[in-house]
Amino acid sequence: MKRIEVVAAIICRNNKYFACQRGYGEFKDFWEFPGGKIEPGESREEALKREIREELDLSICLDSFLTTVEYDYPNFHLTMHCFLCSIDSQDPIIKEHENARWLLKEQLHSVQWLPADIKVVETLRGSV
Ligand SMILES: Nc1nc2c([nH]c(=O)n2[C@@H]2O[C@H](COP(=O)(O)OP(=O)(O)OP(=O)(O)O)[C@@H](O)[C@H]2O)c(=O)[nH]1
Repeated sequence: MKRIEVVAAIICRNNKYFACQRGYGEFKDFWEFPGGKIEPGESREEALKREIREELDLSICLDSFLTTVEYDYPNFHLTMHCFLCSIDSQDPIIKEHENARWLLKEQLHSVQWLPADIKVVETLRGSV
C-alpha cells in the first residue's frame, strides 16, 4: 500500500487549539490540524514550518512532540507526526482551508475530525 508521511501542528494559544476545515477532496468539510507531507530532504520541523507558512502565513515555534499516529485509509497508509506548537500575537490567515476555529479542549469534540485525527484528539484531551 502507498505510504505517506505527514507532519501536523497543534497550535495552542490561550488554552485553545487551532482546527482547520478541509475545503476540497474526499474529506471535504472534515476538520484537521494544519500541516502536510514531508518533502524529500526536509526534516519534520522544516516541513511543518513550511506548511504552516504556506497554509496560514504564520511562523510557529515547535514546543514539543505529542504523538505519531499510524492510520490505514483505503488508498494509503498514513504516518502523522503531531507537534504542540505556539505562535506569537500574529493571527493565522486562512489561505487553503474553508474555515478554521479556536477550540477549547472540551470543545474538540464539536467538529468532525478526519478519521486519523480522532486518536490525536483523544491523546490531546488526556495529555495537556
Ligand atoms: N495536514 C493534515 N493532514 C491530515 C490530517 N489527518 C489526516 O488524515 N491527514 C491526511 O494526511 C494527508 C495530508 O497531506 P496534505 O495536507 O499535503 O494533503 P492534500 O490532500 O491537501 O495533498 P495534496 O495537496 O498533495 O493534494 C491527507 O491525505 C490528509 O487527509 C491532519 O490532521 N492534518
